[in-house]
Amino acid sequence: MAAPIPHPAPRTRAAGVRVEGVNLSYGTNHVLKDVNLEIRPGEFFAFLGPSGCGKTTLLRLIAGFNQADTGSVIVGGEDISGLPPWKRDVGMVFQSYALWPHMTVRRNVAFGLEERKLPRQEIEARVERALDLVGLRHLAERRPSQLSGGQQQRVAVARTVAVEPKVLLLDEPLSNLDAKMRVQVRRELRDLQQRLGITTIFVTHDQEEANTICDRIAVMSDGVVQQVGTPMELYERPANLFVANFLGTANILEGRIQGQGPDRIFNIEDGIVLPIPPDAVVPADAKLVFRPQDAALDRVETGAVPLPGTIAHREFLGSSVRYGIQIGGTEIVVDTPFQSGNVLHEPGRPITVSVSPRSALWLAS
Ligand SMILES: Nc1ncnc2c1ncn2[C@@H]1O[C@H](COP(=O)(O)OP(=O)(O)OP(=O)(O)O)[C@@H](O)[C@H]1O
Repeated sequence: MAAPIPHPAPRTRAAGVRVEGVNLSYGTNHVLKDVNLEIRPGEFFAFLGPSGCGKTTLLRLIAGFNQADTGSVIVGGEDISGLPPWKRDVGMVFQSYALWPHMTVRRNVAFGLEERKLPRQEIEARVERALDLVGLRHLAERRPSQLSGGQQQRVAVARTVAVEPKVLLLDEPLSNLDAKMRVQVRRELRDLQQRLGITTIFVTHDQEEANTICDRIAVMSDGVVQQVGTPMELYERPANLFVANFLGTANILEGRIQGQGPDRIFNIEDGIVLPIPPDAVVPADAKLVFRPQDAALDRVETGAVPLPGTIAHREFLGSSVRYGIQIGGTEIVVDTPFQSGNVLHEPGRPITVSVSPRSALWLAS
């Protein structure tokens, strides 16, 4: 159970963040390419993408540690692009936590407030409040080396929220924690963010982390924002192959579009052909994409045309069974729910795969 909070939660001034037309290069390396984003006041927002795609560079740009070649950062309606980090009212928690090793937890949390020359009573009240918020008051006299990774992370968060910034930036804050702690601390972070109502931007390369705690996500690749949406929107309606692949497992079938209007077909290989639903919007170089759980085996989904395949292999996953199925020259995966007593399909067996038009995505390369 969460510890009672004796002090009122800090007054928050949730502000929206707008990134407009940002380009940034390191020498000849064009790292951020025309980035435009609108993050709402009070939103928990993630920058998600593979290593090197520019997430940290974008976060540091909002914090004021990087300068853009073009474009602006606007917080709460104010263009802060020209301000140094300490004048931005934006708090950043670094991946390494960057705690002072020789100071106690209490002094670490107080440090930023002392730098701001706040009155002593105000500092004490804010430190107690921040320590209560992260449940660390009982460890206030310890030094960082006497804390677990998760506790250090909470000190880093307490130190940042104590200055009551308009926006909280978190750079892979869970990456130094073991798998079990990560799950616990990410819930704590979400809970804290909800209580504070503070606009928060979270950088991660871990889709599960982003999906479980964030309201919306910007998926990035190679310095470009590929898509912005809620976790479910991105999973169900990815804008392109990169997003489909990055969020969960996606089956991709290549083929050629032939015919016109209602007679359009998707020719996967000789003899393996699907009609394209008349209302489907299909780019010229489209591939057919579907999730492993969105296909039926040896059963025809409404409005679907079954594809002939052969079971290549099978994995028992407990609550489901994952089949690898060869369709022409492509291997796809299909997940079927497992219940005690189910008869499983054997490798080598011919089988039909049916994808309902509702679940089929036609995505450009
Ligand atoms: N200070 C710098 N000087 C030169 N190049 C840099 C600098 N910082 C980052 N880069 C380069 O910019 C690109 C984006 O780096 P960035 O750290 O923003 O990526 P990232 O998505 O946060 O990756 P990771 O998840 O590995 O931290 C990379 O190619 C990186 O090598």
